[in-house]
Amino acid sequence: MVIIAPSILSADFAELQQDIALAEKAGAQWLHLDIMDGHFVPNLTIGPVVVAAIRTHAKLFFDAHLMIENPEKYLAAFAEAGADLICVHLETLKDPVKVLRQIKALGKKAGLAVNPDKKFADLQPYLPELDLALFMSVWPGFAGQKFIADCLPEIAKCRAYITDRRLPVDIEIDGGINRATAPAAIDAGVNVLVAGSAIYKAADPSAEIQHFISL
Ligand SMILES: O=C(CO)[C@@H](O)[C@H](O)COP(=O)(O)O
Repeated sequence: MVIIAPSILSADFAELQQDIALAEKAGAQWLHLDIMDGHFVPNLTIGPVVVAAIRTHAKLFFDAHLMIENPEKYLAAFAEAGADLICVHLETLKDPVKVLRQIKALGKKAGLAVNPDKKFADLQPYLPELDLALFMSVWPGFAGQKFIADCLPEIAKCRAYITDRRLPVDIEIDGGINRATAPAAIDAGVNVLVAGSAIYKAADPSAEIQHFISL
């Protein structure tokens, strides 16, 4: 079954509690937290203070996507704030295994994200350390961008690899996911869909969440 992770980047930040409650009530299991530092990506969003504040209002599984440089400095803060999974970008890491093990040592699930120009082979050495592999289908930084399909063959390779070896790793896709693009992502082997503008900019966000859950 597909997991839908609404991305709060497209939510109304003045009504965050309400938009998160909407996702929970519509049946979403995860919430995708877009953490941006203005260095790794050209945008700034939220930090652990906001994550801790929304944690008190939501039971959803918190999927914290750290689009930040030096993520190792902030792992403990996001863990303490209530993230359930902490996903770091391969592009930001000198020693990925060390950082992934630090996340696990904090009692959290560990994810590794790759930008759209990366191949499955770039991520494959780290799969034994991972709970989640995140393939970006846009360049990280902003919601509402056009889906980049180049990641689909890489996702298919990843799905085949983890199925053959029975690795307990989720495959997530993030960027440009909507009613038109989600089926191809699922066909390629994705089981966690992140969607931002397709949900929160829709006339009926709950109906969009329920549509993704039904795929
Ligand atoms: O991390 C990011 C963008 O960097 C995403 O999570 C976007 O927020 C997804 O938004 P849509 O592409 O679905 O509108």
